[in-house]
Amino acid sequence: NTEKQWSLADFEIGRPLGKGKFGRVYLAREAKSKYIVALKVIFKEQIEKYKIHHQLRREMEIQTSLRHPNILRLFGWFHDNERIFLILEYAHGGELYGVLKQNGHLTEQQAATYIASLSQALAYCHGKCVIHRDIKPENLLLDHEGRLKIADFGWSVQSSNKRKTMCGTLDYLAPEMVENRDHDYAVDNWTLGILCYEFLYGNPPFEAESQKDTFKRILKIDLSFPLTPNVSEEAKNLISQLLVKDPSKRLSIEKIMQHPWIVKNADPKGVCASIDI
Ligand SMILES: COc1ccc(/C=N/Nc2[nH]nc(C)c2C(=O)Nc2cccc(NC(C)=O)c2)cc1
Repeated sequence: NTEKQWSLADFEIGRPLGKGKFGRVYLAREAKSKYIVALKVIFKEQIEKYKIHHQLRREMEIQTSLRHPNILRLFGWFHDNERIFLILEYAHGGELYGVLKQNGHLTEQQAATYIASLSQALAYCHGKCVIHRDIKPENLLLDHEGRLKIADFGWSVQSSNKRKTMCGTLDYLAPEMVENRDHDYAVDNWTLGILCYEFLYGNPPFEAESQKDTFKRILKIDLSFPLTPNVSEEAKNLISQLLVKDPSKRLSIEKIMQHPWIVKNADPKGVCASIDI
């Protein structure tokens, strides 16, 4: 087995990047190569307590096998008596969620660029029979050039800026998920619609005071477009073709990439020069 056996001694630990339910993420540097990484520390007692062995193993196997410019790399992992350490790609820009909240909403160019990047990453995942990447703005990171990286392991790292719809938010769940029916690739297409709306308006479309009300709004496809900020008809057209109850009627990923709004607004290099990170 050519895999290098890593240990904590191989790394110099830097500042904490954020903390999560299962542990923290630290900036770290591999001692020999000086290569900068993010080290995610998960406490074994938390894994026992929340019974997430299989989820963790499955997510790590998936994440290790994925190689795509818009998916955060998992380079390797190691453990000691009480902790598991994940050696992750470092994305200098941090959570897209922070940028979204800072700016209120994104420009159509930024939103289209990120939807195009997400679509390419999802097309790659679907090609490898990986679905439902549980994509939420907290799980989307930006690298130093503003390139989007899907960073989810199935449990996101709750950043310091507490999100009011913290953990367990229904906002991103497709109807078939909310109704706990079996779901397929099309749930990811639904999520792209949710994210496109949130990028352009600043909040997800079916947000409500209670989870029950969000549940009802999702099942009713209770979608409305505010008058401000001003959003183009093409953008609304794309969102309306994704937030469709029948999974088989949602726009395919290929069709998303060919949609006029994406073709017109997305930066082909996937980086948003205009994003100040
Ligand atoms: C608080 O301000 C921050 C600004 C930028 C960062 C960059 N994080 N970059 C990462 N690269 N690979 C991984 C994994 C991470 C990561 O988990 N970042 C992270 C974790 C928890 C919270 C946050 N918060 C924010 C605001 O980005 C970022 C982290 C924190």
